[in-house]
Amino acid sequence: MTTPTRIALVGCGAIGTSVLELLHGDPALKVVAVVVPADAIASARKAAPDAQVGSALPAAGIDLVVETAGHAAIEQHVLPALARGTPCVVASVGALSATGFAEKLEAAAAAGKTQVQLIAGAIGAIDALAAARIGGLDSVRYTGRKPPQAWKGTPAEQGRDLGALARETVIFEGSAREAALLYPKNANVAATVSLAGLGLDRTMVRLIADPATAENVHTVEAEGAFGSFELTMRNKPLAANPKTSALTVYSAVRALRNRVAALAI
Ligand SMILES: NC(=O)C1=CN([C@@H]2O[C@H](COP(=O)(O)OP(=O)(O)OC[C@H]3O[C@@H](n4cnc5c(N)ncnc54)[C@H](OP(=O)(O)O)[C@@H]3O)[C@@H](O)[C@H]2O)C=CC1
Ligand SMILES: O=C([O-])CC(=O)C(=O)O
Repeated sequence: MTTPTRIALVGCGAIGTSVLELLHGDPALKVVAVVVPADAIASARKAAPDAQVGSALPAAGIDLVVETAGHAAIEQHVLPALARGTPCVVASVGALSATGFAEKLEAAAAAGKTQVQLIAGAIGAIDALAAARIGGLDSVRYTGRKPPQAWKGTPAEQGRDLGALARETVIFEGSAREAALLYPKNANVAATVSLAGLGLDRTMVRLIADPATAENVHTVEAEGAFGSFELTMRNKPLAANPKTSALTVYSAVRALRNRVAALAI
């Protein structure tokens, strides 16, 4: 019997809990540790009764770190893990929008002779976009449309009552860098699209609160030497967090399975 890859899961909220459920009983991937803020340890123990639960990564016995926690967790847990030589899979891609942070992540991975993998998350066609970049891209536009409740607790609330919106409202227009910094829990996709394509400053982003939709709708329009494409994803949100699409969970699990599969797709 092969030994399973020992995973430390950082963050045990809507995505983390679902990842735990999907990996339960997997012979090749075992979550042996869960890292959460101190006040969330008791609930994480219930979600992962067989794992070591704490607010720091174990010093040894981890083959792979998976982040499903939020931007701050990358600085706190992912950077040191990379520097120690542990590969990391990251969901909070928007963290790379902070000036110099992508370089910091790369430097930590290089120092540890390992790799940090950014998941595609709630968006598709990242493979096509990253391939198209090699031939040269002329423009990439991303539009994120979510129900008003998904924008609660964000700058979208400034000067408007989200609950009273009668029609679709553009709450942000600007670069992917600004979007990811202003909406850290809602614009990771903007950062992912830009990192795969034209970069954080040249990728144009529109974010929309739309009372007529119950889905998280992501649209990418790209043009370049390859030709062009338009992609629209109509994602179902997770019941535990309306900001987050269920596809993000499946994308994380796919990334993990591909790391151990003999044939990866
Ligand atoms: N790439 C993509 O397409 C997407 C990426 N995301 C990213 O994934 C993140 C998680 O999403 P989701 O699960 O829905 O969010 P939740 O808020 O449901 O869960 C986040 C969990 O992480 C915990 N947490 C927060 N900070 C830390 C930390 N420093 N160390 C360890 N744990 C921490 C939280 O604990 P507590 O509640 O106690 O604070 C909470 O349990 C989002 O913040 C976003 O950055 C989300 C959607 C799409
Ligand atoms: O899950 C989604 O639909 C997208 C999301 O929150 C993000 O980009 O941060």
